[in-house]
Formats: sequence, C-alpha cells, structure tokens
Amino acid sequence: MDGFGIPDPDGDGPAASTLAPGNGRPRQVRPFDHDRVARAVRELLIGIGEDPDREGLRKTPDRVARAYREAVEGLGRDPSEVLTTVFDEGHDEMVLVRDIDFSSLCEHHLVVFSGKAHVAYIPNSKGQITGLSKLARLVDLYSRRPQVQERLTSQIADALVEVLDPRGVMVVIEAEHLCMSMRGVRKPGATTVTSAVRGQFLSTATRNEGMSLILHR
Ligand SMILES: Nc1nc2c(ncn2[C@@H]2O[C@H](COP(=O)(O)OP(=O)(O)OP(=O)(O)O)[C@@H](O)[C@H]2O)c(=O)[nH]1
Ligand SMILES: [Zn+2]
Repeated sequence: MDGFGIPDPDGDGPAASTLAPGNGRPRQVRPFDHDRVARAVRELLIGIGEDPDREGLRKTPDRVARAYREAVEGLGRDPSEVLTTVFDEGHDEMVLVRDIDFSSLCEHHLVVFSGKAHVAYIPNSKGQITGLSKLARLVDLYSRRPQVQERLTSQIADALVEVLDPRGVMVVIEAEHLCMSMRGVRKPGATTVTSAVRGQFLSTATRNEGMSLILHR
C-alpha cells in the first residue's frame, strides 16, 4: 500500500492525488504513466503470441497508451470543474438534455460500452441552472474512466445534486456492452438501461413525465 491507502502492486511510488473517495467523487489515482502503459501493451502482445517488433506492431504500444490516456482522462477530475456556470434565471421547471453520446470502458474487461445518456433536473426555488453543455461535459467526465453502467448513472446524478442543489434529478443511460456482444455471451444488440432518480423525480408523476420526455419523440 502507498501513503494514501492505495495498493501499488509494484511498489514503485505513491499515488499523486489525495482526492476523496466515494460516489460522485474522483478516486485517488496516480498520474497517467504513458511509458508504463506502453510497456504493458508490449507485454500483452508477447503474451498473445505476437511479435511486438514486426513492422505493423512497432508503434502499437505507444498508440494504445495514447488511446488509453484519452479513454481515462476523467479519472481524478472533479465535477465542480465542469459544472461551473450556474446562472440564476428563475426557471424552476424541468430541464432535460437527451441523447448525449458517450463511450466508456467496462471495468471488468476493459472493452467499450457506449450509448446515450439522458440527463434531467428540476432547478431549486432560486432557479439556479447550469449551461446545457455542462450536462454533457459531466457525462464525459464520468464516462472517461473504467466504469460500470450503474455507477456511471448514479455518479452523474449525485454530482448534479451536490453542485446544483436542484429539487430533482433523473439520469437514464442506454448502452451496449461490447463485452456482451463481441465475446462471452455474444448477444449483439442487447441494450442495458439504467436510471438514477433523486428528489422530486422519486414521485411517480414526475418520474413518468421525465421518462415520457426521454422516450417519446
Ligand atoms: N452490473 C454490471 N455488469 C457489467 C457491466 N459491464 C460488464 N458487466 C458484467 O460483469 C460480469 C463479469 O462477470 P465475470 O463472471 O466475473 O466475468 P466473465 O467470466 O468474463 O463473464 P461473462 O461476460 O459472462 O463471460 C459480466 O456478467 C458482465 O456482463 C456493468 O456496467 N454493470
Ligand atoms: Zn465487461
């Protein structure tokens, strides 16, 4: 273990960040280590019986490391960085941004799951709202990490509750998991739907209104 209570399997250095653990919060992470990831990919290629020095694979460890850097860039970032613009518009009805494309990494198999996120909230009585793009940025922040769909859904909802103090939040995510389509059970086209509701969306009428706005076009 390092000084932050994080296992460091190779014992070669502490984690760099002390961000608090917990739902809706970044987890403690080390900075992204490009060389370490590239070395691991080279090992992977050897492990699967490939020649990492053949022409087509020579640059692969470096490419894969760059791809992973992008795929996990939400690790260690805090939602307050994203939900910065809070206007006081006096609008206190539901706001919904639907069909936010995302892709994330299933933490069990490190393959992609991707789909659409729908994010709704009801501002508080002061009418505090955020920029619409910030809801999509929040989805990006939490999807760019190793994830499970349920946690992704509730982290987005909880971050909105924490930062905007709204009267209600509803997040619905529909996604296809490559780990269920390209391998394993092999069910391409199967879609997983998760939802997280907070505050006024717990009431049946409000929840139904949100769902019908999301699903019926
Ligand atoms: N709840 C949940 N499960 C997920 C998610 N992504 C992948 N999984 C599941 O995680 C499980 C991991 O199961 P294991 O039995 O440990 O791994 P496995 O032998 O590779 O399982 P199979 O996929 O059934 O071949 C699988 O059932 C996956 O479908 C997710 O976002 N949420
Ligand atoms: Zn998986």
